[in-house]
Amino acid sequence: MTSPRFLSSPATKEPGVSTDTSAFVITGAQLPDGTRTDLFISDGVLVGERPDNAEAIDADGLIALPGLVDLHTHLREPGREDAETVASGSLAAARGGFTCIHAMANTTPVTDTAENAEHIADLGREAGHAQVVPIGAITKGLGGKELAELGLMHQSRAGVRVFSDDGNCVMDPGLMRRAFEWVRPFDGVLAQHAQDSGLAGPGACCHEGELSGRLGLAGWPPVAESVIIARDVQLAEATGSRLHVCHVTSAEGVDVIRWAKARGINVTAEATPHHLYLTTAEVVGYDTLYKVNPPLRTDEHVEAIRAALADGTIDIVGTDHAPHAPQDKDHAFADARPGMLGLEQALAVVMETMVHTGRLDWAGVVDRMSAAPARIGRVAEQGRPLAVGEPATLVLVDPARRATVDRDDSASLSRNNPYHGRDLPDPVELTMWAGRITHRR
Ligand SMILES: NC(=O)N[C@@H](CC(=O)O)C(=O)O
Ligand SMILES: [Zn+2]
Ligand SMILES: [Zn+2]
Repeated sequence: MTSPRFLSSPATKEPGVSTDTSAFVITGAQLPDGTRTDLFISDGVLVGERPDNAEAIDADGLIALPGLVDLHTHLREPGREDAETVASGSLAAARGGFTCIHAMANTTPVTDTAENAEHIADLGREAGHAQVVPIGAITKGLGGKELAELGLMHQSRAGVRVFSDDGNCVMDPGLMRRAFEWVRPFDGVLAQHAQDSGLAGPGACCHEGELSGRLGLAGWPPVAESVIIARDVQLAEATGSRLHVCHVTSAEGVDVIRWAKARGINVTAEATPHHLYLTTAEVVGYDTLYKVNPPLRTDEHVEAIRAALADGTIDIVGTDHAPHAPQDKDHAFADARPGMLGLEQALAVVMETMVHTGRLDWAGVVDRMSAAPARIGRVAEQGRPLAVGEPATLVLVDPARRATVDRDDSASLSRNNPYHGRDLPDPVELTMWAGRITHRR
């Protein structure tokens, strides 16, 4: 299957001829439930009848999914625009099939005020590649000492609902409890980076186990993750508030979440593409590309994460797209910045690890990568089914195409792509956000 064929593209029309680029007919697309259909689009919405002057898009052999939604993206603007800007990161998102990303708060300055949150949202709107939803910090400056302006960020034009100190774990349980109480009235959610630094030695930078001993690196034990999850689900229960657990990596963490859900606690959880696909085996060469927080784990943990994503204990895939400039990665393993790119290969990795292994069908992919993340972030116009009256926010996917990943074939300003040189699916043909094409191959 090659790229979709554009039977009449506005760019090829004669100058002066007015073209209605807000109307499209996507023919022969397969929906997530396996049925084949034509999709009619007019003024940003899926409509029931073929619109006039429509651009035709041949989707024979392609699958149409609702636009993907990422609840966990690091853009580096403001502060480190050399590594990523709102525009470059949101274009990388569109190339990955995403129509909405949530921008983490660990920028410089931190997104801990209404003004800063509005600024991120405005930059996203100006760039126009995807909906950029700012995440607000839980504590001022991510300092872990004093609550940020949670209510004001929510009341701002940015309408912040997701709060996170990601990069840092909120260690103070009293502060976490008060944050839960603050966000409950407006249905906010706290997204925790669950990693108890008290359980890791200084400079911890990989999985604690046989490997950390052999490499002479300080490690993070899985229990550093699960104790924070256990604490936070109980705080969520006690306050009647909502918890989201970022980047779960351990079988122990999954067990606690399973227990909490069985008890009816309002908790959701996330797995990253890299924790579904990569293991500690990558770390043996001390390549800092594979340094990430929380660390890559062993096969047994990877299996537990895949199983939990399949059975719904883990609700969503969040990319944790973490761009870094070379000068922040070119160090000894212990000193390099943690984090790796994720937006452009997220769907490919989920296909490889979850679809091709028979663990998720396409409806499952839609749930984990679109519907559920939109629901957790309460983003009303995203994650919607492809039905008449719904927004024309979608991605056309070629399920068969594969390619060798090239880190230079990217919209990101950073090159810390852990999939570089690997053979993976190459699915994204076209991304459309509210009736506008934001990416086409
Ligand atoms: N994942 C990472 O290793 N790094 C993230 C922070 C984070 O997600 O904890 C970053 O901002 O670079
Ligand atoms: Zn984190
Ligand atoms: Zn992160």
